[in-house]
Amino acid sequence: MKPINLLAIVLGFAAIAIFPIIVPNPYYIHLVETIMIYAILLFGLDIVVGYTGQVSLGHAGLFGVGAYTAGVLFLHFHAPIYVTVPVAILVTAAFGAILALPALRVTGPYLAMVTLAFGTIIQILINEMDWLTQGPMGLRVPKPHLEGVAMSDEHYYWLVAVLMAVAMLVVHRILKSHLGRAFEALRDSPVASDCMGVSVYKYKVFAFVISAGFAGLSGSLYSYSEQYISPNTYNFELTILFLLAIIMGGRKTRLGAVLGAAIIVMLPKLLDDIATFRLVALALAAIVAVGAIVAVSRKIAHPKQLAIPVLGTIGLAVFAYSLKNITDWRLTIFGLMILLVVYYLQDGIVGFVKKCRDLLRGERSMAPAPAVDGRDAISAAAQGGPDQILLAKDLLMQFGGVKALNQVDLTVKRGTIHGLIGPNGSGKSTMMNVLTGIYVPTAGSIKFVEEMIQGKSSAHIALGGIARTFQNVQLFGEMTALENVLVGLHHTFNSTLPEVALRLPRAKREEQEATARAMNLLNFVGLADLAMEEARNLPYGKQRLLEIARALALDPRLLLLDEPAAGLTAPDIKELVAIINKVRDHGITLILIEHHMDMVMAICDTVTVLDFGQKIAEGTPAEVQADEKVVEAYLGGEAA
Ligand SMILES: Nc1ncnc2c1ncn2[C@@H]1O[C@H](COP(=O)(O)OP(=O)(O)OP(=O)(O)O)[C@@H](O)[C@H]1O
Repeated sequence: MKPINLLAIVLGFAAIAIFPIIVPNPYYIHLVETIMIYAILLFGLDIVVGYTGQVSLGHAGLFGVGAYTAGVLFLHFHAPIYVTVPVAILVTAAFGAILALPALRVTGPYLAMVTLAFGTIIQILINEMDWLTQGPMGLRVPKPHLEGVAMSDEHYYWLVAVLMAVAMLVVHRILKSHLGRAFEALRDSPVASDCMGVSVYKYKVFAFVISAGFAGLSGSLYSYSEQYISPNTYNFELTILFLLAIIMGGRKTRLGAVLGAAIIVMLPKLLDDIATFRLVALALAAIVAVGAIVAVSRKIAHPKQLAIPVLGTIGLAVFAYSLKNITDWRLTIFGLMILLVVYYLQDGIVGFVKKCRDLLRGERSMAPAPAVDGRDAISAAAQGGPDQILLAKDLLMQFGGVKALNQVDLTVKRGTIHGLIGPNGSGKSTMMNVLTGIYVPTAGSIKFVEEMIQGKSSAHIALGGIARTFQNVQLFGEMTALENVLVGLHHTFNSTLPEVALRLPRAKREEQEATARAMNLLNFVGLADLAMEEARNLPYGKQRLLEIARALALDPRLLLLDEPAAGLTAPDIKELVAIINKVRDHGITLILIEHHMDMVMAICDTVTVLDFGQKIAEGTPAEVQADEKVVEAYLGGEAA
């Protein structure tokens, strides 16, 4: 972490710590306490929304489960806080698992729908189960007792502040670890994640369960903070407010979560009083106007782009001063402000401020890349095994009436480069997808080394030693080049969640070793200088090389390259050929799909030709080139 960021965090927490002393008003102490409690929930919700890209509409329900677990344990057993809070975390995480396990099996909006139903059911259950929860009457939870004495408001505030700091640190460590990278990768490209051995399903569920645990912690602290809980607090509106807090504060930032929490707690209160609202509206209009003038004068933005936010905020300020009474307008104004943020600050307030800072500095702040230690990036794991490393027999892949693969046999010899060519639509990519478990073949068998892999999951096949690149590059765009390769190295991590949260020696060591290895892999493909650049910002040719480095991180025995030279310039192709030869020299077997015939003929040992899903020829490049069927089906077609 940069010293300036660390200093800001220390100062922030110092300000939080002395707040009750400077402002000894119980109302404001409670307000800041609520912001901190919501922030804990938002740290967790951001893992699901910001990192894995899922939408949960059930976090108010989970918050309620946490609050009621603490409340019920106190009501029925007089359990102390050091029992109620951990139990609330575990119970809420268990609810999260029950929700996520079936809902995340399928893709699409199912999680949103299931969590929406869950939120409603939880409210009904709390209402109906009077024997446990005292139903609509709600229940009282006094401030926790420590050694027989009830905590004062200030002491409880400090306890919440400490727990928020711990929650922030734990979430930060999780997200900067191999677990966080897995969460982010599966959002950017689920198919590539699975093919890197990172099971999308497993990590989506894991993210949701962790997030539920934080909702449990937050809910249990809320029950002591409010000292009275009732079912109607945990409603759909609260869920929407939580989501808005993430969007307004900014995805993928802890500061954004705190800011988001502050907005959803403070904004409704600011809108209660017309004088405060006028002040806020005026300040907002002034900030936006000054910002727009700076942006236009520095040619960062076009006046047209800024017209609506500037006129909108000025309009809001004029409206504020023309209003006599704010009560009837509160919700409308709240809604308008949200719309403005959602439309114009898509990365949230923190994302927007960061962007402005980078633009004003004229460059993006990039951390320095770790050193390349020059050790061989490719492990010896690829060497050895049977002579015929891959044996596919009678492969049939049918899509409705289309037979994309029709009784195809494919034998690949260890240590060779095996070309797979054919006209467009002949079934080459389908073959790749079948070999990597993306498609389950309709019939036929695939033996890889000693294992039959047909029907196995992509993650299983990847971990078994088959890595691949994609015809349409499938990088994790928002992650750096280094992080992309680290996702490929996910299989080298064994540290568990507690080890990551506590930064125990194994977690630290694995991270250091993987980072050094990833840098060597980047160096292997000539990308060490671009290690800290986001993958989406790399030139196309470099993106293809990065995909190869990421695939090599899996320590594959067999590497499948799907049109690696597509869209590359002549010098890039030369570089690519050199890298492919280097990979083969390390004992890794390759299957290469390519339309660049010169390249195929120059580097392949064996070539298989497909046409309309059938194998029409196989042999050395020279044999295949001389084959009449090939000339007719493919080379002839191209010549014509
Ligand atoms: N998921 C799918 N659903 C339906 N049809 C598919 C699917 N995937 C591939 N096909 C069909 O299977 C046939 C083979 O396609 P495939 O993409 O494997 O060809 P290809 O040789 O890789 O072509 P190209 O060189 O253009 O990438 C095509 O007719 C294609 O339309």
